[in-house]
Amino acid sequence: MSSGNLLLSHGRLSARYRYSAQRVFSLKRTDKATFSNQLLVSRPLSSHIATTYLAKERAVAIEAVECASKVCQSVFKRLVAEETLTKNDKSPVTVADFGAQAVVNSILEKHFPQDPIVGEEDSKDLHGDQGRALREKVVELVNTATETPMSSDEVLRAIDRGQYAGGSKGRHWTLDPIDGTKGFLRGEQFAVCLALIIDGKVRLGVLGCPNLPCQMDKLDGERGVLMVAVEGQGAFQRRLNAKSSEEEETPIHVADIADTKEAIFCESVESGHTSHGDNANIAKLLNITKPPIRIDSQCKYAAVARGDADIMLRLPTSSTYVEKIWDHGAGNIIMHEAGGRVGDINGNPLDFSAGRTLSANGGGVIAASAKIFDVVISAVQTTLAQKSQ
Ligand SMILES: Nc1ncnc2c1ncn2[C@@H]1O[C@H](COP(=O)(O)O)[C@@H](OP(=O)(O)O)[C@H]1O
Ligand SMILES: [Mg+2]
Ligand SMILES: [Mg+2]
Ligand SMILES: [Mg+2]
Repeated sequence: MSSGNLLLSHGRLSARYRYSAQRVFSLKRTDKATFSNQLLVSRPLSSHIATTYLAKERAVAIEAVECASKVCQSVFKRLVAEETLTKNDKSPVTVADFGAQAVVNSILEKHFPQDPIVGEEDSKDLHGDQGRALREKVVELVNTATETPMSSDEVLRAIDRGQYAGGSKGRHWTLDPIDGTKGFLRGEQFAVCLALIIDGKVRLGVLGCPNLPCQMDKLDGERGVLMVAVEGQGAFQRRLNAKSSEEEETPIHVADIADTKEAIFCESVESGHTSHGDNANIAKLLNITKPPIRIDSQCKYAAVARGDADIMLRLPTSSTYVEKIWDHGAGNIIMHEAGGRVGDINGNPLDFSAGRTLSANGGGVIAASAKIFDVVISAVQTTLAQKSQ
């Protein structure tokens, strides 16, 4: 497989995107002011937990996401990296999807038995004789990760706790056990995404990003990042699966740019999930000269939230696709708490109160630092208006 480096220089900032032999995304951006600011304040998790709003939910969500991330990584090591796959075989990601959803849902059930869950997956493909082979693999996988062994029925039931319809009243979780399934199979970026919605608003989000570099100035250093945000408490990054329970958290913030011509934008790797052409036209209107960085999954939100990139563009590829709440819940609050804004193509905030999808929104998702968000939305509107002429 080919590898290459792309080195970009643009005055105040420099960004370097390196595609290793495995084509795993990593990047470096030197922005002394922003980065040293990020490193200044860090505090142990335990001091954060004691008194704050949603403290228990935060700790449980981190535990669940870390556990599911381990499940996904073990599947990747056993099934994908061992090259036992035929080219279009999607079964490892399927096993990991179901396994991770069962693990997260059973941890949530243990601590918050009353809370319903809107999860991406359901167990219908795992039933009966037809589903036996897959079911057995999933049950085996789940039992490598849980303290108390789970029967086949318990695993199926745990997966199906994710069937809640969502809505505007009360509280529920939303889970994407693997977001960026295509990235997962390529050994690139994917994320385990969990968010808590109360009365239609996301209040807590956790993103487990096993392949994301921990530090943007250490390209070949450690990978595996967990991002967490609670409403009103800021957004933080910590190492994923850290050994110590006293893991230090570092506050994250969007980059402080005033002019979009300095911006780096990011978009999905998959042209079916975002219109690369529309995104490029928007970038032109914003005088952006750097090529986009392409990343799978909600790791895009993570990259913008910690200042590795400035704008996330997800322009619809079809008028019929409706975005799902589990694809944006965790990323949405992490961006907000990091000083960013998120909206649809009209700039309206994402509405998580409409059920399992973002059907109350106008399509697409745009995220950027609050300072430049309105300018980005104007460029989106201009591009879409030109297209419809
Ligand atoms: N036509 C479409 N437009 C936008 N998103 C789509 C899409 N078809 C599938 N998706 C979603 O895009 C997600 C991945 O986004 P990205 O390309 O940014 O990594 C998928 O999540 P899963 O991988 O969890 O299924 C899937 O839900
Ligand atoms: Mg997804
Ligand atoms: Mg998924
Ligand atoms: Mg999917």
